[in-house]
Amino acid sequence: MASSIGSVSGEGTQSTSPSLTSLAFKEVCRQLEAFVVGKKASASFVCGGLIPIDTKAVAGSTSSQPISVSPPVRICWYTDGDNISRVLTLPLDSNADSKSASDNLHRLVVGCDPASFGRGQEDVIDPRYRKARKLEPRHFFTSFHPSDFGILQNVEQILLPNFNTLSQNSLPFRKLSAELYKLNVYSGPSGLFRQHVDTPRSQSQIGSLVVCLPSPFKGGNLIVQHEGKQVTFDWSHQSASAIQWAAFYSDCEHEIETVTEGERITLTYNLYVTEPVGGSILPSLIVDPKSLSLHSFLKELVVEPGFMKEGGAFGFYCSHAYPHTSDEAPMLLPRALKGADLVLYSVFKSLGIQINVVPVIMEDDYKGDEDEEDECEEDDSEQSGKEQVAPEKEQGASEKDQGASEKDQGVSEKEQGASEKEQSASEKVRVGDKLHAYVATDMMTEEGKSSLQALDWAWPGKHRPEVTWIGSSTHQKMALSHIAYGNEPSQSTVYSYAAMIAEIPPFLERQDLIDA
Ligand SMILES: O=C(O)CCC(=O)C(=O)O
Ligand SMILES: [Fe+2]
Repeated sequence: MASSIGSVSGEGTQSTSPSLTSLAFKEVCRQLEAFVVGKKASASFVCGGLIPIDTKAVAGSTSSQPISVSPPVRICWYTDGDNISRVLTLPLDSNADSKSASDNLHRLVVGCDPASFGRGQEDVIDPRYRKARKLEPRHFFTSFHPSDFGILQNVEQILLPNFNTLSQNSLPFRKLSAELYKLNVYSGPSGLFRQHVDTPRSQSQIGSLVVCLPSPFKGGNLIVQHEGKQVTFDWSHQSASAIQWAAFYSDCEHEIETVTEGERITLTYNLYVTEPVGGSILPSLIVDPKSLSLHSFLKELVVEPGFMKEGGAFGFYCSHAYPHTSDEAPMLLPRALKGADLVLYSVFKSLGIQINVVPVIMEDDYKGDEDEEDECEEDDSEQSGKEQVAPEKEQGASEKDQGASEKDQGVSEKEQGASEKEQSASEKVRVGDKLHAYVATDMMTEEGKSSLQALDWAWPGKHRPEVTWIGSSTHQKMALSHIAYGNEPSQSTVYSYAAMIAEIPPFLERQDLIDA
């Protein structure tokens, strides 16, 4: 984790003209940080809901409106072995021959394959970590679709709100699309999935949706976490009679506690951020950034002549993880910003203040320090080229579902514990000029020179002492690999954080913003 209120150099640019005193400027930074922390605490990272089953309802509603109850859900599947397709209706029909209905459920369970998960670059089956079964979408189809029940609209409102006003379009309208990923069965008495993060299937994946089908079970709580906050979904009580769902951002850790009885049957979907086709589709929820207290706070600052009189900049580390060093990063960000990051970005935009998402590198991590280099070498010794996945430092968090060895991930992430990387206010931050793909270079740094030399050569960025850094950072991605010269030349890797830099114009140039 990097510094809080890293430096107060923003005020330094004002030293020749009336300016906020050093103390007042520190207080401004403290308050701004409190806003950011508050936003992180209140921003949503997960949402969920319930759709009761009406056993008399029939599939195929003619209404264009989302429907609020669901008919029983049909699953039609076949297994490679016998090539026979079968149909199961959930909840099991209490009027039908209960033996044949439960036989059918049993057939579905045994027709599924053991579910794997990604560990490092491998896809593994380890029942101590994940005890579940799965069906691939090519082996089944279902009468259930999340858009029939307005689930995607609900998720959009919470996880992908549009912070636009009619006059200021801070981001193009964004929509969610859902792609069916798997059917999973977690069976009592021991089905579970320990804490993990889903590996995004593509760079535009923003989250996951889990839909729990009506089938009775006990236990099996889904627990979702982000930055110390956690939300628990206990679906057991209504498991027999309702469809229950949860959606969360892809970088949220989550787990399924042990299913002690019954069958917990879920459909999982990957959620992608897209721009709606056709400009006339209005989003269902538009948040006006001007209604947020951070907006008033910043507006009061920019009208203050003594505040950054000659101009300056604030830097904020993103609180969510993004594929910010992937090929698609420039196209994806800021469009795929999540939660508190999205709020911050939109508020600055609505004030007419330029704000950009950029990569940043903490130089102190790499400064000519041979031990540091050795550590990197060790990390990366097995890696070559762009498809590498950095070994994770934290076992629990590193376990990835959906095949963490995904070849499309391209770049890897190294999470840092908060206390692990507390950094001083004087630390040097190298700010990238723009988002760009991970750089793999075979340039050799000279003996005794650190990764900083490779950065000078191959990573477009510079020092920006005028930036006042607010908050702390958590998510790193591989930014650059190079060959470090030594007795044995070896590969070293530099990691970057995603950050947002808000450029505050000089007082005389902010009149337009003030009048707006
Ligand atoms: O079934 C659930 O509640 C979550 C499933 C899950 O985490 C996964 O499939 O990756
Ligand atoms: Fe998962």
